[in-house]
Amino acid sequence: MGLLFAKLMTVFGDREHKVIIVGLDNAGKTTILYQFLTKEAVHTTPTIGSNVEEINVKKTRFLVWDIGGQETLRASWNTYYCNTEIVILVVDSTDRERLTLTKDELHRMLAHEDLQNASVLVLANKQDMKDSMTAAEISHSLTLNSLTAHSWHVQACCALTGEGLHASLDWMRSRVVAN
Ligand SMILES: Nc1nc2c(ncn2[C@@H]2O[C@H](COP(=O)(O)OP(=O)(O)OP(=O)(O)O)[C@@H](O)[C@H]2O)c(=O)[nH]1
Ligand SMILES: [Mg+2]
Repeated sequence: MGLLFAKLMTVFGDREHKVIIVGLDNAGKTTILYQFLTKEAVHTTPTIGSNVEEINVKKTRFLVWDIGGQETLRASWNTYYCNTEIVILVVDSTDRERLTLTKDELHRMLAHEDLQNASVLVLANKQDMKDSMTAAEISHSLTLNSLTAHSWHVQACCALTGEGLHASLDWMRSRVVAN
């Protein structure tokens, strides 16, 4: 039975792992989703609702939901939480003014019962901009150290070139393979 199961797993692969990408409008969420998928920077318009794509990383399958970040859309983020294993929070590293707002959204979100077992990946995006904050500064401002109930990781990246995104996918895979 064990052998048969192992064989079936090889043929059909592992189950899909649900990921949601959240963050304020203009953070770069949609650009990141399609950089994950196509390894290219695509032209985007503000997302109304969501985009969803399957991303494969060394036979691990992620179903990735990119959710619109405009203020009016944030109230419905919670409709995507059920069964989420990884939350990707994208931050525009040049947007100092709205970092407190991002922090409040993050901590409010993680208090939701459907996200109690989710791991958190913070992407400090737009590192190509010369006035961007570092991953360490963003980590400090978001008080990530206070997240004791969730496994978390912060990664600097640039969605236009894809820099930092390969490492992000590796971390995501390590979370679901370990679980
Ligand atoms: N310079 C720079 N621009 C970026 C980067 N990532 C995204 N952008 C730009 O930022 C803008 C917003 O990107 P989107 O991916 O549409 O942002 P979003 O988070 O999906 O926004 P909403 O759908 O409104 O929530 C676009 O003009 C992107 O080209 C980056 O790493 N560097
Ligand atoms: Mg978008």
